[in-house]
Amino acid sequence: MAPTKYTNRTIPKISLHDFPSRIDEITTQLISAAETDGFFSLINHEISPTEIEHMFSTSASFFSLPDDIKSTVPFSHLNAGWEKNAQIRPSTGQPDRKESYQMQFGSAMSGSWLPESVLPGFKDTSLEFMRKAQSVSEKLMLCFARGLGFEDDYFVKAHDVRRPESQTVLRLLHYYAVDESVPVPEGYYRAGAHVDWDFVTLLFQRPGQSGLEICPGREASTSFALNDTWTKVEPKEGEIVCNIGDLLMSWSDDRFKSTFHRVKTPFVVGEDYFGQRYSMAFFNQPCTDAVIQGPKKKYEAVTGREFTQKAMNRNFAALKAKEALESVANGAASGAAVAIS
Ligand SMILES: O=C(O)CCC(=O)C(=O)O
Ligand SMILES: [Fe+2]
Repeated sequence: MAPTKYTNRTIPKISLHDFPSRIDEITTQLISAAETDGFFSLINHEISPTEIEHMFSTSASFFSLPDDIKSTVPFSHLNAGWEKNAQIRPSTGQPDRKESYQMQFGSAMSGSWLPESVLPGFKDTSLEFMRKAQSVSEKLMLCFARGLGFEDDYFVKAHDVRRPESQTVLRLLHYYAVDESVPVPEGYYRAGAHVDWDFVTLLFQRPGQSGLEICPGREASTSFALNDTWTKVEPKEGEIVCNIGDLLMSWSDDRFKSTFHRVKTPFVVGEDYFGQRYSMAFFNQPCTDAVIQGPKKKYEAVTGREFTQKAMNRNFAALKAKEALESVANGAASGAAVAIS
């Protein structure tokens, strides 16, 4: 693996305590973080460490099921369901070595929940956790709306998870343990460098299971920030790490920055974390019929469905281009897989 350059960047820590009386102060802090690094962490956000850990153990109970059960709810074109080693990142051209399961609130989940008898309580626990993550997200949406000069409820309405048009996702992630006694195989990535294509992502990490690294988008000088300077983001109990996605970048006429991030493949014995890693990413996606356009109208208006489709297609096109090059070089076609954000 090529050596990575690191620097310590301070990630702003924003407290949501007494939210109603502190909206303007929090808005100022959020806008400043969004305009610079595109990354910040939240504390005092009303999801307790116990609730987060409970969802992590619920996630572990899902991933510990046999593959032939999980494969009954496969990843669908509606961005829901289970995949294993099938998310190819354009930055690496390789599948992330992980499994993930994506859940949504509405109709996109039909056929993508396991029966109650297989995993009792799983659906209810997950939906309850998702509603809590939604409630935290709505606070951020109010502040971002105010910061951009929209009505307070403008983004909340566009991301209404009670509507069947909702596309918001909770992705449970499980990265496998890596054997530290043998060199990591070439091309093995936990999660290759990428930006998310949602509005804002809430990332839940488990203390002790490190690996997340960021490189603020505006500092990236190479296409996937591969030779740039990265910063490790250590998991801290109760903190939610947030990053701006491409959707909010576009909706703010590029004022707010979406940020490259990745999960490091461990290879430095004694320093990196080699154990299995669980994380959860709550992707705030627009309703399919939401109309997306920034206050300065820098970009043409598009619907939530168009934005999502374009983002998925872009990743897929990058993957196909890479595959075409490789198949010319190898004289053989390589296997296809789903490319998602
Ligand atoms: O697992 C992590 O910490 C990051 C996951 C992530 O960035 C993603 O799934 O988009
Ligand atoms: Fe991500």
